[in-house]
Amino acid sequence: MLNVSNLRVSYGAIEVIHGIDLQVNQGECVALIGANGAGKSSTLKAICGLVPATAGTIEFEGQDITNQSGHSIVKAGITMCPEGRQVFPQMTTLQNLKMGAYPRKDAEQAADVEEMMDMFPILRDRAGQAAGTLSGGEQEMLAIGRALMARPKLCIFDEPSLGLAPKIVAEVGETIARVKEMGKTILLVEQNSAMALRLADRAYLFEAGEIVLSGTGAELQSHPDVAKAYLGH
Ligand SMILES: Nc1ncnc2c1ncn2[C@@H]1O[C@H](COP(=O)(O)OP(=O)(O)OP(=O)(O)O)[C@@H](O)[C@H]1O
Repeated sequence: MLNVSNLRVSYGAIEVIHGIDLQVNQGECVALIGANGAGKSSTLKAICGLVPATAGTIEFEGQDITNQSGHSIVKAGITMCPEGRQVFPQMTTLQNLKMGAYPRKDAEQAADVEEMMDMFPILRDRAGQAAGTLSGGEQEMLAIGRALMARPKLCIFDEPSLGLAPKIVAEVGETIARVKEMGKTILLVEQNSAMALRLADRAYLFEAGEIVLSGTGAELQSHPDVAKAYLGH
């Protein structure tokens, strides 16, 4: 479904992604793991058209989307759920959800809002409440629900567990598992490698702008380098 080939990304004169290859197949949950600054976010941004690729190609469903506008990449079916949640704090939960469907028709929107509220009942309880007053975990669910309102083919989650208490991290993990059960294809970036590898069918390990290891979630979980450096055992 997504095919990234020999991707390079630079900020000014400094190259931070040095020619990586990765694939995401339909229905898979694929995780990108690695330390701070290893290049995971830059890779996501290049896929979403938020930073230019200086070399290489990004194909989505056979179509070349390299360096296309963010708008046309969303239209192609890729939606990013950004790091730090970034809900609109003054708007209500319901208004935030509807923003995700923009610019689709009202009838469809209403049905999709219902679906999201069935999936995340807490959002129904908080429907009229300003999103900024929701807890961190609730805001993450809202951000995920809002991303799904665009009916994406590929959902990209950037650090969904960042800054959340351990109990809430577990809830976010369950939420992502549910999104996967919906049949969505997922690309997940996480510093919480343990959670990411439990959820992922396959994963890629980034180090200093390169992919140094790839395999199934289970393979990476039991790989000695990963266990020692990223899982703390
Ligand atoms: N806007 C920017 N301008 C210059 N350098 C940047 C910019 N954004 C990221 N970098 C650099 O690019 C490299 C890769 O960063 P990136 O954010 O992609 O890593 P990451 O693995 O996602 O880490 P994190 O988990 O901290 O987001 C780092 O050396 C970082 O300092």
